[in-house]
Amino acid sequence: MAEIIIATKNAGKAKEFERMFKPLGHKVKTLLDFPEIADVEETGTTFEGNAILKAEAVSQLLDRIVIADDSGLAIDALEGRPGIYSARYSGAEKNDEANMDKVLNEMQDVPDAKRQARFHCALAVAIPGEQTYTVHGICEGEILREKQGSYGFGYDPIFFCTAKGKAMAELEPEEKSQISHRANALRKLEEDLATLFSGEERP
Ligand SMILES: O=P(O)(O)OP(=O)(O)OP(=O)(O)OC[C@H]1O[C@@H](n2cnc3c(O)ncnc32)[C@H](O)[C@@H]1O
Ligand SMILES: [Mg+2]
Repeated sequence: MAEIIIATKNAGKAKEFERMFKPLGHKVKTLLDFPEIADVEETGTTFEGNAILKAEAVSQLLDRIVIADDSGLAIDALEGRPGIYSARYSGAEKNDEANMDKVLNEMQDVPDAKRQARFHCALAVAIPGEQTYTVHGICEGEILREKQGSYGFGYDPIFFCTAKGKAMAELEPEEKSQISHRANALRKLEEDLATLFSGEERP
């Protein structure tokens, strides 16, 4: 079973990656397993740019293939916000509840017909000595008027997932892992994974 390193400190993402990589025969390690690695500053202007920054920084430190995820919620009525600032929308402390409250507040007067939004996920693959590349996945939906459900993380309770007809936080982890922006991005990497990690088998 190959071991894949994902450059994230987000426990919600970490769990989702573990679940998605398991059937592909890969074990996941994240930065939660490497507490000595400092936060990488997300100074990029796009999801791709930030994913590349995170993947390359950690790949250089560990001299290993590293995948990073930069993701977020883009709301049409808010001109794409919170976008790349999703994690810190309400302040530096990355508080999911406060972030959702801020969005609900800003969306209070937006009519039902204009509440479209989508989650984005950019995955960057940094390979020592090779050019880093990215894939992108999205998941379409609408912003609810109140929080619903308790699964998932981040903005899941206020996001109505069009594909499933439910709040993202009402989906069992297994269901979210089939239709999420993260799953849609990962699907584009699947073919590469077998080749990428064939030389990295661990006992
Ligand atoms: O940078 P890392 O260490 O990976 O962790 P982070 O939480 O800072 O991650 P991002 O910079 O990519 O910001 C992503 C934010 O977007 C939101 N988000 C991303 N994917 C989500 C999902 O599947 N469900 C709900 N919210 C999500 C959530 O608020 C995340 O904190
Ligand atoms: Mg981040």
